Amino acid sequence: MTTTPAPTSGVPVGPGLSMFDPIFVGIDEFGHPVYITLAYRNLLAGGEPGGGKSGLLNTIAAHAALSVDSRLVLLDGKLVELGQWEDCADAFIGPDITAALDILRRLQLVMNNRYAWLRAHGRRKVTAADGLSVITVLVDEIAYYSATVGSKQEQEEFVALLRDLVARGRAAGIPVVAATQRPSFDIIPTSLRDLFGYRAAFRCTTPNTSNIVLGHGWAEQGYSATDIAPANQGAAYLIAEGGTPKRIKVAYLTDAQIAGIADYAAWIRRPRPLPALIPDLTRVDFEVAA
Ligand SMILES: Nc1ncnc2c1ncn2[C@@H]1O[C@H](COP(=O)(O)OP(=O)(O)OP(=O)(O)O)[C@@H](O)[C@H]1O
Repeated sequence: MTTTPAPTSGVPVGPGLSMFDPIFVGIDEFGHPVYITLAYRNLLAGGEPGGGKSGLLNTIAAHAALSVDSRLVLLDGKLVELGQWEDCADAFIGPDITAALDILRRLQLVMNNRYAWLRAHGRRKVTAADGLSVITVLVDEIAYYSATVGSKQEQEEFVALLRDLVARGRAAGIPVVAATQRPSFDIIPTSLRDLFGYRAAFRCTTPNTSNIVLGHGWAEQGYSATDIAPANQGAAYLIAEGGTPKRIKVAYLTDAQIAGIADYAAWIRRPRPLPALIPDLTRVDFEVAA
């Protein structure tokens, strides 16, 4: 996470964006822009209902949707939090545990194949130069699939698959961004929480729940999301691996803005005809002539 201008000569906008670029997520308490880089890190957002978690997920979804090297996989139990991005996504899973398990199993397979490919090339992680898409997985809300719908066995499989993706996905170009309004040890055990390189605590009701998101002991050191006023929606403490929590205000996209961006992103992602395998020599078009 950085709060200085992005470490490039200028973050490109529009179809030139990449998931390897810094993602603008909001401003810090001094008004400086805050960027995160998700290609090799996961992000967990937790806090009480209405705190602004979905706002953060939508800001990240917008960057991912506009990135030419990104694919989106969305799991949204409520359908409406991420629903506007459906046309930009490879998969959009609603309140259906069977479909959620199916997509996580497929992602696990893709991840395993990517690791086999990396090993064959003597490499440890995918890079922008590989030409592989970053598959950004957004989950709103974890507890819906891990504790509300489905049988106990299905919920346990969901947690196991999600944990595997969070643990191994980032080097394979499959980062996970997940939100929960139930930051408790049963939903976010420490062993899972610590796999998220970025953690954002929106308003929490107790120092303990704030610690469950940010990490043990931060509330006692003065970084507690209980300080955030209920009316200050979109405010959060954001911590990056090895850093100190920073107070931020997340950038907020209205529904109309999301609709506009999603429309444009769906258009730049529209299916295009495959180039003909055998060139049509009767056609003197630009490419052949060039
Ligand atoms: N960054 C922001 N700036 C201003 N207002 C915001 C911001 N984020 C959220 N809000 C306001 O707060 C409302 C609730 O936000 P949001 O849906 O993101 O919360 P949530 O934490 O995802 O809630 P839930 O857990 O119920 O899904 C929004 O409809 C919006 O009015």
